[in-house]
Amino acid sequence: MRTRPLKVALLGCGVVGSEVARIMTTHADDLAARVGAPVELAGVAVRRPDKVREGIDPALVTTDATALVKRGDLDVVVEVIGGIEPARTLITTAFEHGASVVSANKALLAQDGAALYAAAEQHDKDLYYEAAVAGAIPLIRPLRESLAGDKVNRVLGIVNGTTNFILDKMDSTGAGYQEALDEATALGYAEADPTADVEGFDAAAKAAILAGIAFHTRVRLDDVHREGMTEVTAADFASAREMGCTIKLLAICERAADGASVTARVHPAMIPLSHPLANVRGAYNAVFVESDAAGQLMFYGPGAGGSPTASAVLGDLVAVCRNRLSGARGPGESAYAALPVSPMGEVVTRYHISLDVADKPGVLAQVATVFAEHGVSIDTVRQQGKDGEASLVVVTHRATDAALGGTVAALRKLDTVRGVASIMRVEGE
Ligand SMILES: NC(=O)c1ccc[n+]([C@@H]2O[C@H](COP(=O)([O-])OP(=O)(O)OC[C@H]3O[C@@H](n4cnc5c(N)ncnc54)[C@H](O)[C@@H]3O)[C@@H](O)[C@H]2O)c1
Ligand SMILES: N[C@@H](CCO)C(=O)O
Ligand code: NA
Repeated sequence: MRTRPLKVALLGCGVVGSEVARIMTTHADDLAARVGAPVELAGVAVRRPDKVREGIDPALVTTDATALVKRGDLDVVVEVIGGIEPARTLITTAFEHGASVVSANKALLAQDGAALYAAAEQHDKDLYYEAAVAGAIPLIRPLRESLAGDKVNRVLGIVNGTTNFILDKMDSTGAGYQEALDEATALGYAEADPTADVEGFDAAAKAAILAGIAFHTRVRLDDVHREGMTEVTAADFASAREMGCTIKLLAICERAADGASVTARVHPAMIPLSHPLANVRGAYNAVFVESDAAGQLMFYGPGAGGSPTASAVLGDLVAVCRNRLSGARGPGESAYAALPVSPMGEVVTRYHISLDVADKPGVLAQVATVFAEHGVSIDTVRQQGKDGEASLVVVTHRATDAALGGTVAALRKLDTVRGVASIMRVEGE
């Protein structure tokens, strides 16, 4: 084994960073044996230097992250600060000063992945980010490396633990959204400001990263259609149950049937109880991958939390350290396919629509005509009447989102349609 250690700087020592430091210290001998050289924590950039950090030598702690990444003797910089700046500048500065980078930063990778890859390439360095999507679950590397010889057609996943916890609670207890969110907050799953999770921003960033790798195409956050899950109601869950489904917030990345384009989206959807994703409970994540040669694969596990996320960071750290020693580099950006990312209107799926209508002769025919006029074929209709009003539940065959949107706009104009109670896509069939 080489005796000269590989030097690692840690940027950020919060939930994930503190666990990375702890595991680096407690597993130092195993890490050294696996890498082939000692892996030394050479500096830790923090915002609050006075905080007591168990197991970290105070002499390593600095508030000057820029000076740390400019040291010039670092092998690897681990970025677990999060957010766009200063993380982006610190990462590019690290490359410029000779270090490879391991990051957990999905927001940054989804927004500026191409520029970061270019900087890594320019300086002949590695950029690894397994922790950025679905925490501990090995997913980036299986897609980027293990499936590099296959053709991925679809990635369908639950990639946000907070929202899965909330939806699971609503499903299993009949609770409303707010009640379930309050419990998620009390248990520490949801952050004080849960916007990024419940509005789907976090999942959309992960969808952009997954689609980019799966389809060898640049997919940015702005390319991902995003709908949060704050409007999902207990009544939606009751409807889902009647169809033998549950509701999940899904990230869906698909290659079009003709292979000429791709789509990426995040929204709540009904999914059959028989689908493996329906049984992903609590704050767990799971991602279903469909490819030409392998068929169907599922990746399952803890998608968040300090220690699970640190597991993914440490796995990357070992890989990058091994590359440093052997003089190799891991895979860079693979965007050669450069497929266009189609807008949501071109997505094809099934829909579950609940309408409040007047309960009188001809209404069902009128509603059915609107679907027909927009080329949307109806699979099933269920009606329940009460005091001259009725609730009409229509489930469609596969249609484009644009056709469904046109149908709903026309339905809203009918005098006999009092309101559109909910529209939910049906996936995973
Ligand atoms: N927590 C998770 O479960 C989880 C899971 C997957 C990925 N991630 C990602 O990991 C990263 C870190 O997340 P976290 O949960 O540890 O966040 P956190 O807020 O607990 O930790 C971030 C730390 O960075 C520090 N920091 C901020 N600016 C700094 C600066 N300029 N210099 C030095 N330190 C600075 C903060 O003080 C804080 O302690 C994020 O990109 C996040 O998206 C987190
Ligand atoms: N807030 C995220 C953390 C992991 O990225 C979640 O709930 O899954
Ligand atoms: Na992961």
